[in-house]
Amino acid sequence: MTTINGTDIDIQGRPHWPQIVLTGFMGAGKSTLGALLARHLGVPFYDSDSLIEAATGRRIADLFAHEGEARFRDLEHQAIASVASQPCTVLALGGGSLMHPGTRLLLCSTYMIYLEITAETARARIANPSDRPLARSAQLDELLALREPIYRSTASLILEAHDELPTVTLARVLAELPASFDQS
Ligand SMILES: Nc1ncnc2c1ncn2[C@@H]1O[C@H](COP(=O)(O)OP(=O)(O)O)[C@@H](O)[C@H]1O
Ligand SMILES: O=C(O)C1=C[C@@H](OP(=O)(O)O)[C@@H](O)[C@H](O)C1
Ligand SMILES: [Mg+2]
Repeated sequence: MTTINGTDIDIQGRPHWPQIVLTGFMGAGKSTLGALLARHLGVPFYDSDSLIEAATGRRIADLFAHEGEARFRDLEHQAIASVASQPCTVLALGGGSLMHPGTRLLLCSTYMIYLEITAETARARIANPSDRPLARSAQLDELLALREPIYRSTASLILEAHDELPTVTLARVLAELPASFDQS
């Protein structure tokens, strides 16, 4: 038995799964689904925003406001580097993480799931943008258009994630996971 990030996992008793990484735009459900998926699979869960907040002791909005986006991206890269490619774990990225070429490189051997939503769904889900400084921008459509090719080209699996309930999306993710993730 091995303990990773507070979760006991029997690595010897199961296949050597690659890290599962959730990508996509703000509001796609990466953090919500990542936690549900990790719990379902019985493996540790990491969220890049939570890792940054734990490492700095500061909120994401505060870092954007006082340090700027470039510094935030450096911290994000470091946070992801600290857990990148750990087998038998689930990692939810921030919506802008993959715009950093070094971060893309760190994650190139993972199983990456792109949760695809429209800017309209993002707007509807981000009712309170105070925690997401970039969601305040009127240019959400342009930002999504800029990032979409990166999400698409790095993905191992692309799933539309417009369901009303995260549990419905979870069931669809589980149905699409390759047989190599089978726990039996
Ligand atoms: N089908 C769904 N899947 C995931 N999250 C959903 C879904 N429907 C609504 N949500 C909600 O959308 C919001 C954003 O989810 P979150 O997991 O924080 O997204 P992300 O981490 O991709 O920005 C949350 O309030 C979540 O409860
Ligand atoms: O898209 C982005 O650039 C960001 C997405 C956020 O994470 P979520 O995608 O989990 O909302 C968070 O990292 C930060 O506000 C910046
Ligand atoms: Mg998130």
